[in-house]
Order: sequence, then C-alpha cells, then structure tokens
Amino acid sequence: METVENSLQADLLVVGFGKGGKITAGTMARLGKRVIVVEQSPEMYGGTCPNVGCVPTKALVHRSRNRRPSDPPQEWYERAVGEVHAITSLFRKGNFDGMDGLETASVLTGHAVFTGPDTVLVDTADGPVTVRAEHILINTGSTPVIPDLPGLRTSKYLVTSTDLIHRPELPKRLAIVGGGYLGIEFAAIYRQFGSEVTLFESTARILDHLDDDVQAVAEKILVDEGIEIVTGANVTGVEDGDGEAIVQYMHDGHECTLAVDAVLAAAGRKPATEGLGLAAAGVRVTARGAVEVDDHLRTSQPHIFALGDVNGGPQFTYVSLDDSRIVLDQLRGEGKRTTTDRVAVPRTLFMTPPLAMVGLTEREAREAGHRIKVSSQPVAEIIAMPRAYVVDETRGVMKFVIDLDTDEILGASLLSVDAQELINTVAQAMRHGITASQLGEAIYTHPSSAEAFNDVIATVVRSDEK
Ligand SMILES: Cc1cc2nc3c(=O)[nH]c(=O)nc-3n(C[C@H](O)[C@H](O)[C@H](O)COP(=O)(O)OP(=O)(O)OC[C@H]3O[C@@H](n4cnc5c(N)ncnc54)[C@H](O)[C@@H]3O)c2cc1C
Ligand SMILES: NC(=O)c1ccc[n+]([C@@H]2O[C@H](COP(=O)([O-])OP(=O)(O)OC[C@H]3O[C@@H](n4cnc5c(N)ncnc54)[C@H](O)[C@@H]3O)[C@@H](O)[C@H]2O)c1
Repeated sequence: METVENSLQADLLVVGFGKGGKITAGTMARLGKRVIVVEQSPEMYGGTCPNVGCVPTKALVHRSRNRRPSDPPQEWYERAVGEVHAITSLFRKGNFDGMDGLETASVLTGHAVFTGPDTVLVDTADGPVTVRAEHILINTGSTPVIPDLPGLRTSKYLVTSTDLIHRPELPKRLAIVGGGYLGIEFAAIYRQFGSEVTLFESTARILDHLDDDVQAVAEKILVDEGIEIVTGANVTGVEDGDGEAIVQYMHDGHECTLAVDAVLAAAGRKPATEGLGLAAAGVRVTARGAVEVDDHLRTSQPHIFALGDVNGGPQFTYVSLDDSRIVLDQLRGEGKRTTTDRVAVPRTLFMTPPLAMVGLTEREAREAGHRIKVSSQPVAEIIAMPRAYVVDETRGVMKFVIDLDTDEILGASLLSVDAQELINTVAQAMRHGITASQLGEAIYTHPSSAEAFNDVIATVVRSDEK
C-alpha cells in the first residue's frame, strides 16, 4: 500500500466490513489488487452476521432448546451468553486475520466518511487517514429502527438485539415491540431460557404474509410455548418506574399496561447511511434512506457500488453475498449479472421448529392467476418422515403450491424440523425447473427430513381441477 502523510491509495476501498464487501475484497486482493477494508468497530470485523446477527442468535436458539426445566434459568443463560461470545470472538478474529493477512489487503479500524467522490476520511485511533481509491464499495449494513413512541427512546430499559445478547442477566420479563423475524426469534429464544415474554405486533396478526393454514400452526406453536402475543397492538408509550419499565398500550379499545425488565426494539432495521457523507461523494439516497443503486448495484457514481442491507434490498446475509457476485462480475467479469436474475430466494425464520419459505404462497399464486393444487400435511402425519419422531419434534406443517397445468413448484412453506435445510432443495428445484412430481418421486436417504417430500407432494388437499 502506498502511504503519503496519513493518506492511502488503493484499487478498491470497502467501507464497512459486511458480507458482500468482504467477499469482493478478498477476491480482488487474491488477484493482486490493493484493497483496504474500513470497519468502524473492532468488535465488528466480519460485520453484523457473525458478531451480533445470525450466528450468535442461532447459537442462542440452540442453547435455549438444550435447557431442561430443572436447569436454573439465569445460570443457564449466563453460560450460554459466555459460550456464544467465545464463538463470535473466534469468528471475528478469523475475519480480521483472513482479510488483513492477505498480501495486498489491509483492514483499517475507524469510522469512515466520504469527503469526495473518490476519497474517504477514516477516523482511526492513530489519527485521521485519507483513503483514495479507484473503486469504492459501500457495505455499511443497517441499524435498528427505534419507534418514536413517548418515553421509549429515552427509557433506560430499552434494548436493541445487540444490547440484549451481550448482557449476562436474563430479563425476567421482556417486552418486544415488533413481531417480524427478529421479534419472533427473540421471543422464542428468551421464552425458552425462562423469561416471561410479551410480543407486541401492530398488524392484525403475526406472520401476516403467510397463508392462514400455515400461519395458524406457527402462531399456535409460539403461544403453546408460553409467549404472550398482542396483535393489532398500539404501544402508546413507555414509562420508567422503580426498577422496571411500564409499557402502555391500547388493546381492543382498552388502555393497558405491562411491567417489564427490558423492552426490545424489533421494529425493523434501516440502511446505515446517516453520517456517511454521501452528498460529498455525489451518491444519491432513496426516500427510505437507502443508497440508490441500479440492477448492477452501481450507485449514482459509476465507480461506487453499494452492497447488502445499505442498498435497501432484502436484509439477509446470503443476499449481501449474492450482491458480491454481481459486483465482482462488474469488476472483473462480463458485467451481465443483475439483481433481477435472482429466482426463488428462500428465507428462514428460526423459531423452533424453523419456518422456511420460498416462492409464492397459495394466496399469492391465485392472485397471480395460476390454476393451482395444494399439497400439504401436518408433520406428525407424514409417514415417510420418521425423523420427526426420532428427534422428538413432530410440530409443524409442510405445504407446497403447485401449478396445476405445468406441475411447476410455485412455492413452499415448511414449518418443520430441518426446514432451514430442506428449503434450499426446494429452491434449487424451482430454479432449475424440477417439477413437483420429480421432487416428490425422488430417492432420499432414510431416515431424513427430505423424504417427507415423497408423501407431502403426493397429498393433494385442494385443487382447481374442475
Ligand atoms: C439479530 C439479527 C439476526 C439476524 N439473523 C439472520 C439470519 O439468521 N440469516 C440471515 O441471512 N440474516 C440475518 N440477519 C440479517 C443479516 O445479519 C444482515 O442482512 C447482514 O448481516 C447484512 O450484511 P451487510 O453486508 O449489509 O453488512 P453488515 O454485516 O451489517 O456490516 C456492515 C458493517 O459496516 C460497519 N460500518 C457502518 N458504518 C460504517 C462507517 N461509516 N465506517 C466504517 N464502518 C462502518 C458496521 O460496523 C458493520 O460492521 C440478522 C440480523 C440481526 C440484527
Ligand atoms: N432469520 C433471519 O433471516 C433473520 C433474523 C432476524 C432478522 N433478520 C433480518 O433483519 C431485519 C430486521 O428484522 P425485524 O424483525 O426487526 O424487521 P421486520 O421488518 O421483519 O419486522 C418488523 C415488525 O415490526 C412491526 N412493527 C413496526 N413498528 C411497530 C410498532 N410501533 N409496534 C408494534 N409493531 C411494530 C412491523 O409490523 C413488523 O412486523 C429483517 O428485515 C430480516 O431480514 C433476518
């Protein structure tokens, strides 16, 4: 790297050590390009996912499920938090070493701000450093939305997901504002560790995008685990009391209150563009605060790209990873790959059992004008899948939405043990035109979860056939 009076010159500068930037940076450095990755926090090498997102939360899901009713909640939780920190430290170090150890790459720790279209000022512990680069990637991720409710933002009981997973004290009573991915996952985790959990969701029901049949099974699992779910909730404020917070809300026309030890904000995450100096770089943002990009993830400045949550796309680690494929195709490939190439992008909400989805729901398929048939079975009734009984997890349902005329798999909702793995097989089938019959009549190992497809796809519960 060429250094002149606290300034550095690079071929590629990555602002934010997220997934997509990391993969692009590593690939370009291995090709001999001079690469600098800037990360504002030494606790965040590798970004959200390995430090405070996917990895620690799924490690907590696992540890919460291992707790027996006789295990003391606080002790068990504190040990789990310690174990999870050991995992994230290992991954963080791996991320730093894996990048900084490359011959032509270095990691610079400090907050970055654009000062021009090709320059960024980094506030490092050793003083400011200016980095100039030919290409720049914005990969700064997202930050939690804290709803603007009276008393919430200033409450000393307010926590973000990051705050909560770092605390060794298990909240005895936890209120969660927002019943999306994060809210439901945290509700399930903390309930299983022994907290009393109340989930407030403003829409009329949780998991509203799901078909009624799957939604009902998922909600029942959460309720049976002891999670209090308040839907159509209008949280009107939070007041700090003596050693507790009082959550105020309207429900069914009544003013209600709930005393809790912590209030988790789980009302979505917004692209991290504030204070980045994007105006100085001539990079436009959308009305929702995301970096504006085209299908190739180029910003309004052609040499600057934005990857991951910051570009306003779906907020998943594997989407940030796929963003890196698009950007790498621009930097060293044919430049053909776009975000519109994506087909059948699966999603998993890690409640227990996990809820995984891909493609269209039954409702969406009908709205799109397909003549369909629906194949579905409760997990407990899938004779071809003894694994559910083997691992003692027979809750859930599997559902496929199939085009009646072409046998194309239009979508699937799998609420079952191993669904986070199974959904990838379904998505791959959808991408490559494998029909429902072919997926349903394939040979699978035994006893496994995939063999459920043999039974479920053959079990047609509804059809538009006249
Ligand atoms: C609790 C939780 C659980 C999740 N679980 C899952 C899951 O199971 N599966 C899944 O696919 N997704 C999950 N997600 C979403 C996933 O973590 C994100 O979509 C993904 O990490 C986004 O990656 P990214 O590449 O956009 O950047 P990030 O990984 O968010 O990295 C951005 C980095 O930029 C740094 N940064 C920001 N501003 C600056 C600046 N000005 N200067 C220098 N550095 C800066 C930040 O410190 C951060 O390290 C979860 C998210 C959360 C919060
Ligand atoms: N397993 C995973 O892949 C996973 C896990 C966690 C988070 N994530 C990602 O992180 C992102 C953020 O997750 P999230 O759950 O915070 O966002 P989300 O957008 O999934 O859900 C937010 C929920 O909060 C509700 N809400 C908003 N304001 C409210 C209010 N004032 N009162 C009550 N409810 C309110 C919304 O109706 C919505 O249901 C998601 O987009 C997701 O992609 C992914």
